[in-house]
Amino acid sequence: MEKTVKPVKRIEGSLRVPSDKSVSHRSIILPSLAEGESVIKNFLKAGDTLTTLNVYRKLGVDIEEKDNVIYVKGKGLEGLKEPDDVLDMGNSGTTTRLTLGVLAGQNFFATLTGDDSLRKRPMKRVVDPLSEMGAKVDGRKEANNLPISIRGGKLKGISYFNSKMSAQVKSAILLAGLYAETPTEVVEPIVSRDHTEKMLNWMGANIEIDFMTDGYKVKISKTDRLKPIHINVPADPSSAAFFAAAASIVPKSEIILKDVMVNPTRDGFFRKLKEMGADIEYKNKRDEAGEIVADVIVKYNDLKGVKVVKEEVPSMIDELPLLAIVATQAEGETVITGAEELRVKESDRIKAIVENFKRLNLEIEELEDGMVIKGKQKVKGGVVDSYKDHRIAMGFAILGLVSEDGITIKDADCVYISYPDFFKHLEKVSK
Ligand SMILES: O=C(O)C1=C[C@@H](OP(=O)(O)O)[C@@H](O)[C@H](O)C1
Ligand SMILES: C=C(OP(=O)(O)O)C(=O)O
Repeated sequence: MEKTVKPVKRIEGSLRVPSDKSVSHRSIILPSLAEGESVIKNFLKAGDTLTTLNVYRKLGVDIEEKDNVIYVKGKGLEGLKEPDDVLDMGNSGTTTRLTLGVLAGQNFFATLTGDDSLRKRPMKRVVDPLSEMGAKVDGRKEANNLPISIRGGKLKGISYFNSKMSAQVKSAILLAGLYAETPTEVVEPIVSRDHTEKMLNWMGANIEIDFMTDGYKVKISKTDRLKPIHINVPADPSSAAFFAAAASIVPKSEIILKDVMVNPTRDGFFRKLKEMGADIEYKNKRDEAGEIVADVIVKYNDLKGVKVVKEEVPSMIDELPLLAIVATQAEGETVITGAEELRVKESDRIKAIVENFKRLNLEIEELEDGMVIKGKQKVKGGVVDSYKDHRIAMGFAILGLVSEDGITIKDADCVYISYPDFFKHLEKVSK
């Protein structure tokens, strides 16, 4: 499906964007290992999270939906069953890497595959530590690429330095650590999204979280049982970011984004936008089942270029392509560095931004680990490729709002991965 986004006069209104993708994945995976029934309200029904739900059904977990509430009847740490067939991980890196961590602890065999994009993404980052813990893993390209097969079993703990600051790697190791005979430790130079360890803590895992002066450490030890939980998933800051960006670059705009999770490991984009001069406010800040939630109010304001450095990347990793798009409308240059991880997402997101900018005659310099974007550029419009990557499709839709003739996005239906109603919501707030 192709989609064209035309210029608008302003962005105005109020939205509750879909629920958080990271928390939704974890609200199936962790309760599947609990003893008893967990209740999940506001679960995100989108491509990636429905993949997780189907995978855990294939692993023998009874997951039901009634009146928009998901009930996960946990099987206990040892209760999953060997799947009858290859598990399809679709487009989802999170499902794959976290599930490899879970399967490392199971005494059975499973094979995982995925779509064209997922089969290119690096898995050695989890295969290596899980193999060191004792899982038997093999796969394509020396076990770096799906299909990958795994036979779990008796594990020992490891001490792991998470140099890529990847929450998926941290989570995979912590999940395997629930089963290891000796303690497991993950140390990070900068804390990556912390939903897994927070949820494990609420569920009674044997876990210690330590904010050190020069980093962050999580220690997990063998756990006999996890308690079921009740979760109300807040709105996804990564989805809200598109509308915060839109209101920041279209003159006279004002938008209210309701119930957004503003966990400090996730709200880096809002903070960076503020540093650029955006008028952003968190109202009605509250604690909802352990997560900080707020209504985010964004009004149009003049923006200036900024720098993004490595230490800032984890809290805004999925929003960096969008930041590059916003930067075209700011006064002065924006320099993004330390973001080489963008090259191994659903697409090579640095290349996707650079090639699409060239198609639109916009100035950008490609760096190995980032981009340099010229400010105050006039966007005439044209046709871009989403590379079947949801974040790229939605990012260029936002740029279309400030173009002269509109931007047409190829393969725009990929927004289904995280935000099925994206174009409907965009229409609703476009005036
Ligand atoms: O743990 C998670 O839910 C995620 C972690 C991040 O990936 P990495 O762990 O590869 O940085 C992020 O890009 C992805 O969208 C979701
Ligand atoms: C990178 C993403 O997801 P995943 O790694 O789960 O495919 C994303 O949603 O931007």
